[in-house]
Amino acid sequence: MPEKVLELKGVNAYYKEGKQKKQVLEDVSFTLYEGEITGLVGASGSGKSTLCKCVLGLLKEYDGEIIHYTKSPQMIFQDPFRSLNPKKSIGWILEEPLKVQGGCTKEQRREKAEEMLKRVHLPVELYGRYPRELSGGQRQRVSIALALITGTKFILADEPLSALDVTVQAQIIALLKELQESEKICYLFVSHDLDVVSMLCSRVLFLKDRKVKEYADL
Ligand SMILES: Nc1ncnc2c1ncn2[C@@H]1O[C@H](COP(=O)(O)OP(=O)(O)OP(=O)(O)O)[C@@H](O)[C@H]1O
Repeated sequence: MPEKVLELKGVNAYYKEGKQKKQVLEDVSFTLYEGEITGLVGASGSGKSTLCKCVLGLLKEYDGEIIHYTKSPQMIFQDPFRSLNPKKSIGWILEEPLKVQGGCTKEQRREKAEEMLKRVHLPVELYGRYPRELSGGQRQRVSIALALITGTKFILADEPLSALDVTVQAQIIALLKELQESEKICYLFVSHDLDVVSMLCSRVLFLKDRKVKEYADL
């Protein structure tokens, strides 16, 4: 049986509207496991971002239980150009979380950054380059390397393919699947695109009317 990564039990989430509370999620329960890609779909305004904010600990107005069995997730965003600091080199960007975490020498940080570039199939020469010098697909590979560099096994991906053209999308899908299999990474993959979700995910959480319905074995 695969290890649990995240469990939600009976989660209700709210936003304050003046003196009132507006409920956005109602009795949401599900479990994510290592090495599994789960889609999170639903119409605009159905509560996908709210659910992600709860999981990331950014929204405190909820009740129910959210249990993390591993380190909290790292995010990959829709637009890697905006999520990567344009003033810093790729090497600097990749090493930053290691600096914050501590415990690595300068040489070890560089070695890890270069190893991560190789793991996402980027040439190590990109170490000294800047985000603007990379293609959209290369930038998204850097975002994936950045998410994984501190050893997290849980990635929350918010529409990570929608800014890419179809060929590049297919390459990133192949990379995400490869990492899922080789490193048992667990993804919660937020998307509007049901084709992409059915290609990538084994399970889907469908948000509607504040509730989650789960569809297994796509
Ligand atoms: N900060 C906030 N204060 C009050 N209401 C909010 C806030 N953020 C979101 N909402 C409301 O909560 C509901 C869910 O919004 P949410 O952003 O989670 O939906 P979503 O599924 O992520 O939408 P989209 O696909 O458009 O990003 C919507 O009705 C939205 O208007």
